[in-house]
Amino acid sequence: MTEKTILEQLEILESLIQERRHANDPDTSYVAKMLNKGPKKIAQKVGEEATEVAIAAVAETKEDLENEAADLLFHLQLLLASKDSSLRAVTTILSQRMGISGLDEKNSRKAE
Ligand SMILES: N=c1c2ncn([C@@H]3O[C@H](COP(=O)(O)OP(=O)(O)OP(=O)(O)O)[C@@H](O)[C@H]3O)c2ncn1[C@@H]1O[C@H](COP(=O)(O)O)[C@@H](O)[C@H]1O
Repeated sequence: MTEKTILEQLEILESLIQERRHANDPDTSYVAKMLNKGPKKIAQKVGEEATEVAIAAVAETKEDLENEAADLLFHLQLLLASKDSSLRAVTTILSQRMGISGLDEKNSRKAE
């Protein structure tokens, strides 16, 4: 089996989340259960997962960090879906930022 690109893997997950949203039972699907709970609960989970990433980065192994980062990315995708958004919207913003130095952008805001 050929390894998927980062984008392919995230797109597969995004499609899966959309399928579960329309067709699955909250008793048998974690995705359906969380989407049923709504953005507030999912946002809380994203906050928790982000904290777990930060803790793993400073106090745990690289493998722990990668696992927590996977949880965070997954829950971020759930949060975007719960707000009728998607990673596509996020990558569009990232591509518009290409070539703009983060420091220049910050300084231009200070000048306003
Ligand atoms: N990638 C994931 C994925 N990553 C993490 N999780 C779940 O996210 C949940 C929350 O993580 P935690 O470590 O916080 O779990 P917890 O200890 O139960 O925490 P609490 O909920 O009790 O606070 C766990 O139940 C994990 O199993 C995921 N659940 C599903 N997916 C993907 O979504 C697909 C559909 O899942 P279902 O909707 O459940 O069929 C799966 O096939 C996977 O591809």
